[in-house]
Amino acid sequence: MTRITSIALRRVLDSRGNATVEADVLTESGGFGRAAAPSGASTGEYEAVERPPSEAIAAAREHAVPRLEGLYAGDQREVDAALRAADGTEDFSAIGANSAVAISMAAAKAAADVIGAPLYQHLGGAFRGENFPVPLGNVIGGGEHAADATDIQEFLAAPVGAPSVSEAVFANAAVHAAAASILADRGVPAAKGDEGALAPSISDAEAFEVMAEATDRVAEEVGFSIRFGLDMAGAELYDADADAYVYGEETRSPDEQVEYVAGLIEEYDLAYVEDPLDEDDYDRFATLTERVGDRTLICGDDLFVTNVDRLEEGIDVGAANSILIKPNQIGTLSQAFDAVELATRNGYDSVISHRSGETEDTTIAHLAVATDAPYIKTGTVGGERTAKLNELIRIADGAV
Ligand SMILES: C=C(OP(=O)(O)O)C(=O)O
Ligand SMILES: [Mg+2]
Repeated sequence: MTRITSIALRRVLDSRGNATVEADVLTESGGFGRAAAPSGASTGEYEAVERPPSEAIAAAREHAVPRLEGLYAGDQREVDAALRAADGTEDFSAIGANSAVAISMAAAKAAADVIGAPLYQHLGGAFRGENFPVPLGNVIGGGEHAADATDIQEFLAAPVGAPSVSEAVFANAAVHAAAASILADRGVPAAKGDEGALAPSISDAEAFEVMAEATDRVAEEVGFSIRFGLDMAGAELYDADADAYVYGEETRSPDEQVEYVAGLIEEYDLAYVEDPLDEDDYDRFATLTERVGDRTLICGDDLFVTNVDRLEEGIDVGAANSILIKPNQIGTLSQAFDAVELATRNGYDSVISHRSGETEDTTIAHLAVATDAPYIKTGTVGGERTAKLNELIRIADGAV
């Protein structure tokens, strides 16, 4: 029933106006799945390789599609193994991780369609947990996502006390609105960055003040705890030649960076810090986690790149206590699931994540629910972000 009869690939627009790969998978009983690859701007050095979409499509049509037709979409591992075999490299540099992830996700949707189940149910099975992820919402940002804004890439609202996913989603939107109004009161104009976060030309120190005020204000209104966190995108701040983290005119040595981050966690009671250090600095990740890991999440994004080998290395030395999961960093849903499973077995929290370049695809909302992930990071406002947030609300409402 789920035997794949055809796969169509095309170029569609992403939220930055760039081309990306969309895949349609059709099965012999009429099951249909469609998915599109997201795309990063602050990409990790060890990510699977995204090829220019037209090249990725041509290569996948030649090497992957003939192998996949005739396989069962319901057997996700077989589909994903065929994608890897068709590619033949370790990093999807032949067919492109963008073609691979679009096909992998579209196959899962086609299989779910055949059995008439929502995607999260197909992926998670009958005995998946009943929890919903806490959405981490990008409220103020800069770095690689906006010019002339903060040095730290993302200041994220974390509505950890929200009684439901819907209340959490609305709380993040309220924090975004509160931050916009605080900036307006200060006379600071704020455009938006790639993920819909406010991108004012202010210092990181001022952004901390605005976030503290906005989260406190909204927490008081809604009556539950809202903390905040960061994606520092440390690899982007780190200058290897100078062996220093560069914040505009200011620099910090790697040891000073550890002190700085530990101090911020203490001062602002941060719930979450992603990539506080460079992607090769497992040792200082471990030092920081040892110091503050009992009260905050230290998350590896560029550090782990959703890769079980890199995660294994991190687990061995105690680097971080959570992992960002981006399916396109590794290329298939099966490998993303493997990373979540390894993380969970070792007490690491998974944070299922969007990319800065997104489409209206909602797969990651289903992936978060299917894996019982405690967190999802998928923006706050903007259609390609609310597509996932609204899908979470619908799943919680039993409307999907
Ligand atoms: C979502 C992120 O940005 P990008 O997609 O640009 O890597 C991130 O760094 O976590
Ligand atoms: Mg990141």
